[in-house]
Amino acid sequence: MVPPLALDIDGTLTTASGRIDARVFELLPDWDAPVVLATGKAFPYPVALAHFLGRAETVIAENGGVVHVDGETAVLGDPEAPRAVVEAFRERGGDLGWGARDTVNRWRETEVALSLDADETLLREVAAAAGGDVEVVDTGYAYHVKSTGVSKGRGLERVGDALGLAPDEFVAVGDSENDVSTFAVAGESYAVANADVAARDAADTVLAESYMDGTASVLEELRARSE
Ligand SMILES: O=C(O)COP(=O)(O)O
Ligand SMILES: [Mg+2]
Repeated sequence: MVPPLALDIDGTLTTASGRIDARVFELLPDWDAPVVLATGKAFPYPVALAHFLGRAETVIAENGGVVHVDGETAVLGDPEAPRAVVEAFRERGGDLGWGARDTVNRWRETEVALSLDADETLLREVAAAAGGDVEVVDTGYAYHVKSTGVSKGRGLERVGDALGLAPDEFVAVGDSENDVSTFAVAGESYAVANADVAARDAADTVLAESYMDGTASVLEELRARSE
């Protein structure tokens, strides 16, 4: 039997240019165990991906702020403090960096994401002044202002509970700081070669290959192991 998977999306199931790698559509539809898409992106993105993979919509979105499993959605993060931080950031002249039509935050329920072009120094200063309940996470794709109480790892524990699986039955693959909590609870963890230092340090194994090359190599190895 292949193991259940907890897969990050950006940097892990994508190409270097940010597209979903076509191998995702070959390897995941028939994976014979639960597949959890665990992402910093807003809820509709992983739901859409799961849907078009023909899989159960088992997702962790917004870095653990929203979890959907077994047809039930749990909104776990509190948006109030993150939104207040971003409001204060704006008052001090900060710009989220997405332009006028911001689809990045349009469906975001528990946190706020800023472009990597945003003023990181100002953002971190404002977030630090807000106290310990809010943190800034740099995924390499965006800065996320989120409450410290939620994480992908806690989301995976919740998904595991619903599915009758212990978190350490999952194999996790990821590429950044927001995957560290997943790696901490999964039984086996892999950082793709493009991963940031935090993910590399937290992973059991750092892969030689980047992006979906790395992820595909893990999936092939897991499949071979199960035969
Ligand atoms: O939305 C982001 O910033 C990163 O998304 P990811 O967690 O799927 O890599
Ligand atoms: Mg990622």
